[in-house]
Amino acid sequence: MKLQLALDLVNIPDGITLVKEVEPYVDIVEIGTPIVINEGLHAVKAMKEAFPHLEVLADLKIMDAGGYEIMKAAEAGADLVTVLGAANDMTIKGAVEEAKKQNKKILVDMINVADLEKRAREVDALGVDYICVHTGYDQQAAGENPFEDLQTIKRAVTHAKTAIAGGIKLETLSEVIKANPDLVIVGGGITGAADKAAVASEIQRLIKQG
Ligand SMILES: O=C([C@H](O)CO)[C@H](O)[C@H](O)COP(=O)(O)O
Repeated sequence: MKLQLALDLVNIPDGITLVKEVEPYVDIVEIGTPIVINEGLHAVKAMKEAFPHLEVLADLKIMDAGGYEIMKAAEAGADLVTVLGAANDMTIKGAVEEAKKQNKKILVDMINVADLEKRAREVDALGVDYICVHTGYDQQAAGENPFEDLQTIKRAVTHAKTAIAGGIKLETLSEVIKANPDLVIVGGGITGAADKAAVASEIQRLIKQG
């Protein structure tokens, strides 16, 4: 089980300072969609240059032009890129094809997919690397969480690795670990903590313990 730190509400210098604090405890650093909107793919390039030993995920949430957008993210140095599960199969296929060419990985974000089990089976058959259940900020604000969704995709997915995101905190981590995803994505649960290194270290310890 790997740990991904999601950076969403910071600029590039503050993001780099934050990663320095928690660097030993995380496997993947996510350049979140709000950062890509604010700063562009330069943020991916800057993070990869600052931490070449960490994997960097570009959270582009691709919905169209899969091949082209993967190519651009790869040029910026992304190791993994997100594509939406709600996208057309042709978009996901184009993304997978380009990612294979570039030796990169695709994480499919299932945010707001209505029939999760059915779509997870379909997306799994397209050869993606990760399928991720995700309760977005707006749904989190309405009290939703991704825990049951993880169990749903665990039943459906046979090839891809599974991932979970959306409001995960140290206090709720045990519920996530029980369902045994391959990747746990934590944003505010680390970035909003007073002692980020202590929280990240404890999350990593619990994840490794399984
Ligand atoms: O993908 C995300 C969100 O849609 C904003 O772009 C977040 O990175 C993801 O939800 C993880 O962050 P937390 O919910 O704060 O853990």
